[in-house]
Amino acid sequence: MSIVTAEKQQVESETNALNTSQILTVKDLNIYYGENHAVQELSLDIDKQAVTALIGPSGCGKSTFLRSINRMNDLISIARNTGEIQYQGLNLLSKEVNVVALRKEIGMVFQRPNPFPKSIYNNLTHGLRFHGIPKKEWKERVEDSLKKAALWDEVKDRLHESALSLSGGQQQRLCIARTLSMKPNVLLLDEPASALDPIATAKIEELILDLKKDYTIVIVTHNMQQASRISDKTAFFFNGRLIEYNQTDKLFSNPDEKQTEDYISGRFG
Ligand SMILES: Nc1ncnc2c1ncn2[C@@H]1O[C@H](COP(=O)(O)OP(=O)(O)OP(=O)(O)O)[C@@H](O)[C@H]1O
Repeated sequence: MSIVTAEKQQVESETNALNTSQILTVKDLNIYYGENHAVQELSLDIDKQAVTALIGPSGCGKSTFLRSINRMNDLISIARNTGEIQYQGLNLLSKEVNVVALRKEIGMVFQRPNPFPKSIYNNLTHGLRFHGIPKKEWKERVEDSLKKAALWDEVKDRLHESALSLSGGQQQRLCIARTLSMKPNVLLLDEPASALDPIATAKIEELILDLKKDYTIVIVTHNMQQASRISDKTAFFFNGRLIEYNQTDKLFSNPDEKQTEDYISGRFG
């Protein structure tokens, strides 16, 4: 199932042929909740097979932007948007997008681990069944995604036990595996380690660094040390606006904007 309509296939293949280093191009994006203008005139490019961190104080629009990339804001009745998010020659915000197929290709992992109250194995096969993946592929997909999520060794002998018997960190890696089982291109992570202890957090960070070999990762984090440890580029948001978007090393050591400097040095937020 393609995320684009047949007429768009030609554009898609032409764009792929360009093979640019950017996978997503955001142009003049505005997102509103009723009267609240939560994301304002946002334009930025997201690099392929890299980690992009979104930082900024609470309520600045990070999660709203992240959720717009795979159309999770569609679920919020008062949310509306203008502008474009270009991906493979298609504006992801357009009506032509098959949202179910889009979420398979651009998967999301949330702040709190949210495994289904089912076995570890069935957590992974749930989506495979839903998307009509042939049953003969399931075993391999389950094993492969658990290995990619660095969880296989810990669960291979207990695949039929409840996912709820796993620790919080293991549950979050299972949720990452569940997303990977759909063979996505992009992973959207909304503060994936904020509910975890330092050891589980370190494992998630290690995993993110490993996954960027194969996937594009966009992560919202409140933790500036985490952003500086794992991301290639960082976008700093304030009051719904993108203040600075830079290489992570540069943004944290020698930011271009005074507001960025004030935020990273703890003067506000
Ligand atoms: N479901 C929603 N309905 C209405 N308004 C919302 C909704 N979600 C977010 N908002 C509003 O949009 C603005 C941006 O919120 P958002 O959650 O995107 O910020 P954030 O930077 O991710 O914050 P945090 O770091 O606290 O998660 C805020 O004013 C918030 O109140």
